[in-house]
Amino acid sequence: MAKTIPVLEIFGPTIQGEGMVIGQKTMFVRTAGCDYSCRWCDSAFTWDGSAKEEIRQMTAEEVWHRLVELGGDRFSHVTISGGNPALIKALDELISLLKENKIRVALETQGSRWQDWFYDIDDLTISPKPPSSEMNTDFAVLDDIIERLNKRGRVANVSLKVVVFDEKDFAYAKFVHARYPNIPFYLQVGNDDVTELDDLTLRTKLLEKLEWLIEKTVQTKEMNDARVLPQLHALVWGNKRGV
Ligand SMILES: C[S@@+](CC[C@H](N)C(=O)[O-])C[C@H]1O[C@@H](n2cnc3c(N)ncnc32)[C@H](O)[C@@H]1O
Ligand SMILES: Nc1nc2[nH]cc(C(=O)O)c2c(=O)[nH]1
Ligand code: SF4
Ligand SMILES: [Mg+2]
Repeated sequence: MAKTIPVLEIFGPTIQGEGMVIGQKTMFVRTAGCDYSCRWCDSAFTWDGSAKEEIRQMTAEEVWHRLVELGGDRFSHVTISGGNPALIKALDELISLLKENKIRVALETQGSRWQDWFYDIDDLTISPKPPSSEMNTDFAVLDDIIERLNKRGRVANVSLKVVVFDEKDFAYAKFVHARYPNIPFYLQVGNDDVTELDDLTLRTKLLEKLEWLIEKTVQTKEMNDARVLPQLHALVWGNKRGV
């Protein structure tokens, strides 16, 4: 029997709003379930039970079929996010199927679990969580993940992305960047208002925070090689789901 994946939503084509391939046209597959519960998670519906009726157990073939139904021939890139997709061993079949169809594959995870299929991801974003999330990073696990990827020469396919809300988060980001100096490093503006419905209010706040984060970065020598980015999708579409 084919393995199944708990899928919460499939959407696109849209653009990747964050990190190493920001702006890339992509489809999204969002899996259900997370081993974390970040205080400010903008996708809490994947793990807090509020969207549990929407979870579908899907085979890789079914996911592919839905992607083609939505995107036709207007995509060449798929981003897998969650929740934490690294909880799902069975994603190996979907990743293989996407590659057979000449689709580049990106994946977002927090770096709390390893999967052997990490080696097959074209754009792997690892986003360890700063103090404001109220989660604790297990650096033994993160060290192991980065070491395995380094040993296989996957540096060009990996990045670290730390969301920053405040000074303590910025200090954490410095620590992470210094610990893994050869991995491309991104700072991302934190969105404090994940329930704000007024796009103009949200945009203004996010741009003010972006200015603050840029100013911190330019003043900090340890961040000479860092890249600062907003969540582009939040600036364009606000807190809407499925964009
Ligand atoms: C929803 S998470 C899913 C993937 C994985 N669990 C993770 O956290 O990396 C996708 C990305 O959104 C970021 N994110 C979540 N909530 C956010 C918020 N309120 N503001 C800015 N980024 C946020 C996460 O840090 C992560 O980089
Ligand atoms: N456009 C867009 N870009 C994104 N980058 C990361 C996302 C995520 O929720 O993982 C995301 C998302 O939900 N939408
Ligand atoms: S690790 Fe990612 S999906 Fe899980 S709670 Fe944190 S931000 Fe949300
Ligand atoms: Mg998101």
